[in-house]
Amino acid sequence: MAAQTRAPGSEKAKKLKKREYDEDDVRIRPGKGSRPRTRIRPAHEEAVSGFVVAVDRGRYTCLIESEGEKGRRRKKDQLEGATMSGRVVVAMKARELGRKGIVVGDRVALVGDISGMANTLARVVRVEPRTSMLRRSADDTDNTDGIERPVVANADQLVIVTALADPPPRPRMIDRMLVAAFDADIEPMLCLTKSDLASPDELVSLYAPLGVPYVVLQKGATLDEIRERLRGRISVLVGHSGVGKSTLVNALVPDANRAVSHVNAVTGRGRHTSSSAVALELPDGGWIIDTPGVRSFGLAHVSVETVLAGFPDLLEGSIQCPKGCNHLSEECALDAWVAAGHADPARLVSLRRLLASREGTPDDDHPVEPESPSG
Ligand SMILES: Nc1nc2c(ncn2[C@@H]2O[C@H](COP(=O)(O)OP(=O)(O)OP(=O)(O)O)[C@@H](O)[C@H]2O)c(=O)[nH]1
Ligand SMILES: [Zn+2]
Repeated sequence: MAAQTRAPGSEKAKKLKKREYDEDDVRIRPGKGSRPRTRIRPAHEEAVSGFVVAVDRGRYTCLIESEGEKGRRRKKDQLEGATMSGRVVVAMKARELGRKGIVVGDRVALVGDISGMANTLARVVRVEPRTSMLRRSADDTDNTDGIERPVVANADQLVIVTALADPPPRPRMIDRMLVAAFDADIEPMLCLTKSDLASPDELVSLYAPLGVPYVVLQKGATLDEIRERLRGRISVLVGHSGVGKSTLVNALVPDANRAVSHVNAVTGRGRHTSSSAVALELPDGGWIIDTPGVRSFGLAHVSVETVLAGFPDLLEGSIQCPKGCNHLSEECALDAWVAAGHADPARLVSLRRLLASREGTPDDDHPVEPESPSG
C-alpha cells in the first residue's frame, strides 16, 4: 500500500490534500452518477453497493443498503430499519482488485451471489472513492513493511475516548490521536468518561481552546449529547483498555453484542473478529466503528508539518522557525513563543515528545502494537 509518504520532509506529499495521494483511491468515477460508462469495467453495471462492516482474513462482511439510500441514513428510514436490518453479505475480493486494500467503512460494489444465504460468497469488484482514510503505522519509526496501515475508510469523526480517572487521562496520547485525525481529514472529538470519579475541568481547559469538541459522560447518565453528535455520521471510537469504551458502545447500540456475534457467525470465524474494527449501526442513524485492537496510532507516515498542524495553538509560533525546522533543535522558535506566554509549555513538551518519538526516541505514551485485546 501507499508507502511513499514516509514522514521526514516529504515536500510533495504535504502539498497535496491527503485524499489525493491515497493510491488506494480509485478515481475513475467521481460523483455518484448511476450509470458508470467507463471503458474499464462495463461488466459491473449490475453491481449493488454495500458498506463494509467487518473485515476478517480476506472475508468482507458487507451490508447492502436499501435502494435510494446512498449516503447517510435518514431518520425516517430508521424507524423500521433497526441495526443490521439490511442484507448482510459476505464477500471476497475480485481478482481484478489485486492488492488493493478494503477496510471497514469502505463502500464497495458487489456482484455474484448477493443473496446473503449461508455459505454464499459475493465478490467485491470495486471500492468507491473514499472521503477519508484513517491510517496508522505499526510504530513511529516503522520502515519495515507497508508502513501505513489503513484502519478505517470514510469516517467523518474520530471519537477519542478518555477516562477522567481510572485509568488517568494521558494528554500526550490525546495529542497523538488529534494528529492522526488531522492527518486523516477526520474531525476529532473528545469523549471524557467516568466523570463521577474526577472533574473534566483540567482537560477541558486544555483542549476546548483548540476547538476540539467534547462530551462528558458517566455511566448511567444521559447520552443525549453524544447521540446528537454521532447522529447520521460515521464515527470511529478509539481509546485505551478500561476507559469505558465497551460500556459506551453497549449503551449506544443496545444490540452491539448481538451485531458483533452476528458478524462473527456470518463469517464463521468465531471471536476473531473482535480484535479488528467493526461498524455498528446506531439506532438514530449513522455508524460507530469500534476499534478494539487499535489503541494507538504510530505516526511514522505523517509529515512534520502534519504533526504540527495537530497542534494549532503552536502552529502560529512556528512561522518564526527557520525553514525545514524539525522543532527539536536549538534554533526552533517555539521555545520563545511559549516563553512569551502564547501557549501552554506542556503542549510544546507534548509536541516534542511526539516528534522525537518519530525519530526513534521511545515515547512512553506510545505502546508497542499490537496490543492483545483484553477484558
Ligand atoms: N466509575 C465509573 N466506572 C465506569 C464508567 N464507565 C465504565 N466504567 C467501568 O470501567 C471499567 C472498564 O469499562 P469498559 O467499558 O469495559 O472499558 P473498555 O474501554 O471497553 O475496556 P476494554 O474492555 O478493556 O477494552 C468497567 O469496570 C466499567 O464498569 C463510569 O462512567 N464511571
Ligand atoms: Zn521550530
